[in-house]
Amino acid sequence: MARGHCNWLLTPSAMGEVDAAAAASGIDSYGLMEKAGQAVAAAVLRLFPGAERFVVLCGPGNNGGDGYVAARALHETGAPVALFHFGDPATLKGDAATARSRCPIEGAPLDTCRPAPGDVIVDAIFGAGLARAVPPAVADIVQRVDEAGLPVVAVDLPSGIDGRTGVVMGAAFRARHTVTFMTRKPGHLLLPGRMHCGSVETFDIGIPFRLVEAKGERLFVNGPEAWDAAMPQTDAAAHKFRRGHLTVFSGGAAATGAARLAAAAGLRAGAGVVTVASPKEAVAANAAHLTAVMLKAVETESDLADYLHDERRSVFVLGPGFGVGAKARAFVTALAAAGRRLVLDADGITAFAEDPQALFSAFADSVPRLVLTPHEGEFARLFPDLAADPALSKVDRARQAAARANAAVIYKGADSVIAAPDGRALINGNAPPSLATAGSGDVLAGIVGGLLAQGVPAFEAAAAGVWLHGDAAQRAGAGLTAETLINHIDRWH
Ligand SMILES: NC(=O)C1=CN([C@@H]2O[C@H](COP(=O)(O)OP(=O)(O)OC[C@H]3O[C@@H](n4cnc5c(N)ncnc54)[C@H](OP(=O)(O)O)[C@@H]3O)[C@@H](O)[C@H]2O)[C@@H](O)CC1
Ligand SMILES: [K+]
Repeated sequence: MARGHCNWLLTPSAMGEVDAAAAASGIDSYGLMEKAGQAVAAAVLRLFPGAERFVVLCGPGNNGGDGYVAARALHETGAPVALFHFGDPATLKGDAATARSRCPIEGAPLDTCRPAPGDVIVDAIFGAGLARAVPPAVADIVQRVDEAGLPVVAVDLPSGIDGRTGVVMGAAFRARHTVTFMTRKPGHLLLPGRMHCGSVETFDIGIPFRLVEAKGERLFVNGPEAWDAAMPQTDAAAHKFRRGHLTVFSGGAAATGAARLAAAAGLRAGAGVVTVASPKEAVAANAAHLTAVMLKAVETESDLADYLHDERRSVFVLGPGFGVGAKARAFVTALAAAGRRLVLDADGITAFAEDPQALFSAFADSVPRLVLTPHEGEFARLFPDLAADPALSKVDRARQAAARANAAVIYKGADSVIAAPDGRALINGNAPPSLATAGSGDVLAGIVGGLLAQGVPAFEAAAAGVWLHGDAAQRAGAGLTAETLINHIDRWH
């Protein structure tokens, strides 16, 4: 992974360890708080130069400490500042107590705060240390600020958002802008947290990067840094079979469109040859619509065995429109036994709902050669215990699923998480809402298959596939359909 902070993600507890390591290495911790608070004040002034009053809400920990620094910095510019505290400020400790002692503004209890038009709210109640649902006094001010429609700038995280999971703990501010420090946290990207953050600014308060790196959790924002090195290189002379052969299984005569979308996407993503393998009854329907994509009748297990005699047929997509049942299970088992690489999507995933272990066992033996692409409902069918465990974040779930299945897992959603069996994980952030359209998942499965066909390892193919899918959607614009989406898929090199 590339150096630099911008794609790193740390959970709040890891950030706390970084903080402690910085202090242990001799860095003045109050100096860090001072920089954090100053950065917040600068952002507030930049974004809201016309504010009539800045209302700074300070909590009982270091997030509140940042708030006292910001309040002082705003006050020093001559701006009107009001300060309200949650809890007894006399009990503040350490750096937060220092920050308060240097702040000339007399605060008042939070429940006396009456937001008014023209106010800009600086939310420094809870950040990384939020440990449970917010108390009623905080839920109450969240509601009043929301009702008044006032802009909020959040310090580190909007109070009420769990930085590890992105979950709303009872109630949470909806910020216009969030200033966080050193790295973003998973809660800035995972839903619903992302919806509460507004724009997110990551400010470097001066902790050396080696300390961040030392506490890194192999969790990043999905982007080219994570997979660029594994992508196929352009080679104008490459024979088409050297760019790999992707096969997409079609459903029956009434369900052929999904496979064709996946096949077309695989071709756009750079596979050298793409074949739709179709039941006999659907050959005519497929033939009527395919040009660059080849077509082959593969109906029975024996047909599949014949088809697999050609070793170049190495990568498969099974699921889109395929139907749920014994045939899906038998085909998957045969592909696994033949050492093939597989993107298992949609119906292909649901086919194993009764016996997920059969799927996991079939691919347990080797370097990961299975990519699973479940959305929320499909994930719960394969991993019901993980889906039901409220203590797990979406990242935790995807990681544990990947390890159990020995697969790269794309846990889909507006905040797709991609995980590898070895614990690497990425949160995707480039998917526009327009991607939630019919056939979009088929296109993703095809892109990933197209990358696998070119020899990209499972995790990198999954991650690059998700990113290229989002990138294509951005270029396709708001009115995209699955077909126009395909036309915007770019080969990476
Ligand atoms: N990382 C860095 O490098 C730097 C980090 N900095 C800043 O530090 C922040 C983290 O500070 P933090 O650890 O003190 O946690 P914070 O969010 O202030 O909350 C803890 C307090 O809230 C309380 N509390 C929690 N939940 C509650 C609830 N539901 N209801 C009621 N109370 C609740 C909790 O009480 P307790 O759970 O102990 O009873 C405790 O008193 C971080 O977000 C960033 O802004 C910067 O200064 C620069 C350097
Ligand atoms: K906050």
